[in-house]
Amino acid sequence: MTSAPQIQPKFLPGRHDLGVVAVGFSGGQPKGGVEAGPVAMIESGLITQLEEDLDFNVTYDGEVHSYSDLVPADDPDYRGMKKPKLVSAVTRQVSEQVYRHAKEGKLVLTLGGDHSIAMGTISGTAKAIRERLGREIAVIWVDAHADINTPETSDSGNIHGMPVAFLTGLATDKREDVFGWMKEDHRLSTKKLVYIGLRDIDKGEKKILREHGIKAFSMHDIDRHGIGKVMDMALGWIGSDTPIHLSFDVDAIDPMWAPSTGTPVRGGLTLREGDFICECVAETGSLIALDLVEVNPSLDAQGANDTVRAGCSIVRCALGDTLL
Ligand SMILES: NC(=[NH2+])NCCC[C@H](N)C(=O)O
Ligand SMILES: [Mn+2]
Ligand SMILES: [Mn+2]
Repeated sequence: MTSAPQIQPKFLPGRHDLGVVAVGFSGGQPKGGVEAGPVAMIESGLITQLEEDLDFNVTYDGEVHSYSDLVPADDPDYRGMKKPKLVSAVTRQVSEQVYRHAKEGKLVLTLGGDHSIAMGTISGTAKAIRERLGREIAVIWVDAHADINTPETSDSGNIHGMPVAFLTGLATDKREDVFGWMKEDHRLSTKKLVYIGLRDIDKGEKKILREHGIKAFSMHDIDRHGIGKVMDMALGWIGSDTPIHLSFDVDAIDPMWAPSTGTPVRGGLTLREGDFICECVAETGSLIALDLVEVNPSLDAQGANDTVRAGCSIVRCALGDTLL
């Protein structure tokens, strides 16, 4: 008996090929411990479940990458960004890792790590899908935060609050060692970006969202319409013929179920709403990549187990586990 999903993937020739990248990286924010997120999820049996229960043919190098060889000798703040050279070098490498899997037609699962790593994952799939299918990807960003600060609008200087700005080209830099490696073919259109779960957006971010007409469903929208209607609207905006990269920050889930994360915000998604979002994306058959980030087992030690479980559940749901 198997519970393998009966989803017909639209953009993946290797129907059940899954590339896994484990990114043990915390340099996009100041709190230690988020580099241990991937180990915690893998040790709880996630990869085995994907192979045995969901019948995926998993390609995983068996390593949680720490990228310690990429630590620069000096890394002063630049345009207010903290650890700019380190985050740039790590995300560049993640981009290449993800690109290789996606170029071969695999679905790519990346376990983080803080959300700065999405600069690597999304740039990698955007480039690979352009080359492989001549198509632009859409991104569904599930998060309490918009992570669209530019270096200039950010109050914290933490790069995990900026990945979307660089990915959409709203922030750029000429310095090759500070995200200058990101080129046009790595980028994402602001028209193909949809947020779900927002509830803690900085002033400068609100302005960016408004000025660029970026589609966003906040917790308020979810309360008003219900998660079912919101998912219809979100997927309707993207359209049924577009490859989807789902980037899921575990802090989108309410701290009641996922407290062990660096920037928890109350009033979030229920565990079921989080899983439901993923199930709806799985049903489309358009999923080409998934990130699960910001699980930090060392914060709120009591809730670490719940947070890891929530993360694993999100991954399984996005890969079709709970669909009949
Ligand atoms: N990936 C995250 N958890 N991001 C939190 C970002 C918080 C805040 N907006 C900042 O720019 O610092
Ligand atoms: Mn967040
Ligand atoms: Mn985030």
